[in-house]
Amino acid sequence: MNTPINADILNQLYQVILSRKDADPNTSYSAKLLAKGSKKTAEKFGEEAIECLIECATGNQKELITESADVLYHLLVMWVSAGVSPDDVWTELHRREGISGITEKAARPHNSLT
Ligand SMILES: N=c1c2ncn([C@@H]3O[C@H](COP(=O)(O)OP(=O)(O)OP(=O)(O)O)[C@@H](O)[C@H]3O)c2ncn1[C@@H]1O[C@H](COP(=O)(O)O)[C@@H](O)[C@H]1O
Repeated sequence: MNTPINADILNQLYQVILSRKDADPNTSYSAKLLAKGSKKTAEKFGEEAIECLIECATGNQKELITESADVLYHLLVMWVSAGVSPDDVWTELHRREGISGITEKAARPHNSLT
């Protein structure tokens, strides 16, 4: 039977990366990155995001998919490094459910001054 593909893969991958915190950097890429600290993991995430946007801007859909997977992996590494859990982010997304970005932006305090 095929394993169903769903967003739970992000929670599972986060747990794998978390388990690599004290792993050997010679055998785990996640351990190698985590050992360099949160500034490096953030930098790596930024690099991958730029590669992703280039593929989108140049219309390379196949590469956009592989670069998107890289971005998500490096986002999770950055969360582990910074002590953020997926549940923290899922909770924030749930809090926003049903609130249009246009409505939210219009309600920001600085908008009432202009
Ligand atoms: N999803 C990924 C994943 N996506 C990308 N990558 C790695 O991310 C790296 C990105 O390549 P780059 O050329 O940008 O980086 P680099 O070679 O380090 O270059 P520099 O930083 O030196 O510039 C490559 O080594 C990829 O293999 C990943 N490495 C691991 N995973 C997952 O994480 C799990 C645990 O991996 P380990 O921690 O290595 O055991 C794996 O089983 C996978 O499920």
